[in-house]
Amino acid sequence: MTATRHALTPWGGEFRDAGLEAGFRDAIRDDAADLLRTAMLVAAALFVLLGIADLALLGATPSFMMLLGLRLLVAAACLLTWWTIRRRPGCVFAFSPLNPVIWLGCTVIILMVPLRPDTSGLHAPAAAVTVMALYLFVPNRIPWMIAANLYLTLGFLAALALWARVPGSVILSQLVILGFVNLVGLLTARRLARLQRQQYASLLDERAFNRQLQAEIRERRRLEQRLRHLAGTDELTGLDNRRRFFERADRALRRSRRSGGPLTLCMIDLDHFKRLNDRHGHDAGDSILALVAQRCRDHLREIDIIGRFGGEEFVLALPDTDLDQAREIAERLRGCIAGLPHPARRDGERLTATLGLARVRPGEETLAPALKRADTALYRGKADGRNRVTIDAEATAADSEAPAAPRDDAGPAIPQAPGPAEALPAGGPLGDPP
Ligand SMILES: Nc1nc2c(ncn2[C@@H]2O[C@H](COP(=O)(O)OP(=O)(O)OP(=O)(O)O)[C@@H](O)[C@H]2O)c(=O)[nH]1
Repeated sequence: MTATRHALTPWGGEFRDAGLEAGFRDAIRDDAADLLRTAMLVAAALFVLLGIADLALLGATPSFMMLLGLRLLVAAACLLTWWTIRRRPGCVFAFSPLNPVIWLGCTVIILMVPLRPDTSGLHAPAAAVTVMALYLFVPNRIPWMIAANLYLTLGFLAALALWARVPGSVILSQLVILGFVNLVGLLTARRLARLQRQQYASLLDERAFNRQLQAEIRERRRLEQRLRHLAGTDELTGLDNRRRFFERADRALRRSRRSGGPLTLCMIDLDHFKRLNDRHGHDAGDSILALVAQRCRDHLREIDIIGRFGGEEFVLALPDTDLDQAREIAERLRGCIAGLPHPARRDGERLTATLGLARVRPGEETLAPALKRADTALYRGKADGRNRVTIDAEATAADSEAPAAPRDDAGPAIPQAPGPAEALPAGGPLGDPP
């Protein structure tokens, strides 16, 4: 928000910007209404109570009766205004009913001079107090206050001159005193009005600044999230990279140790990928890698973790999956990869993959041993002719020796690997070189 928009009028102390001024009035409306209602009650009470002084000074004369009637009229108008403000707090900034009531009250104060001519010494302080009270305690617009106070001051001095037969020098000194009171009241009211608005403008600035700050924080968080995502994502395939894979797979390992459920790892390596790259270009290789990643994702469950370890090698962590189930999944994936569109399918060339499986054994605290066994199984599969699923040889050997599932500290038995068959040769023609 600019300083120009916050500019104030020199005498009224209001915002030059109409929208800003309306916003300010809206913000202070309830406080102003409270203050004005109190002022109306005090004024009504004062006008009525001072009637007792009239009775003491005038006795039950026609002048007293007239003055009492006027006092009751002002008090009634004040109470009516109090009630109106209660019903419509917004009217505190409107011309009516506040200004007519103020003018009525000022008129009665002026009329006291002819109606109580013998107490002219009391009228000047009463007028001075009224001027000050109007400036300071009535939340009215300053231009209207100036008009009301000028009316009261000049009317009062004129009444003194016309009806109280006060010497000219006294009237002059009263003019100076009331003029000074007006000036002090006006400057104070103006200062208050300006301070209130400056405070409001600072509040708006602060809110705008906070909003901007919050938007920046949101944007930074979004960027941070994106960066974190990118830092853990393989750019080509959108799969987890090695770092993110280990973060998530380690969590799966901890869960498996707690629950005693099985966790199986699977390494996938595309066969003769170098040849595919050499024959069809790196870009074709890239799109095959992205496609393989997509198909793997499609075939796996939400809880399965899949990462790319670089090159044409993928790794899966399959929670709550024993070797039997993992072999079924791996077979499905192998078949799916073999069915992928290949750049040179016409020539009989096929894309195939070799997969190695190993389960995390009870008591193993890291993934490294199981990963190594899965890798060994994978390379055994490569050596045995590729395009096949191979299971960790140690697991299969252990199965044949010990049929009962071992238990770890955490609880239930880890399911055993399937029978002695280690490698599952793939059906159909292979893409291996002779
Ligand atoms: N298009 C593409 N190729 C890659 C990428 N990363 C690694 N490669 C290639 O993948 C090939 C891997 O070759 P090798 O490790 O020899 O394995 P292979 O040819 O698949 O042979 P086997 O694994 O024994 O069946 C290399 O030619 C790498 O250049 C990649 O992001 N995009």
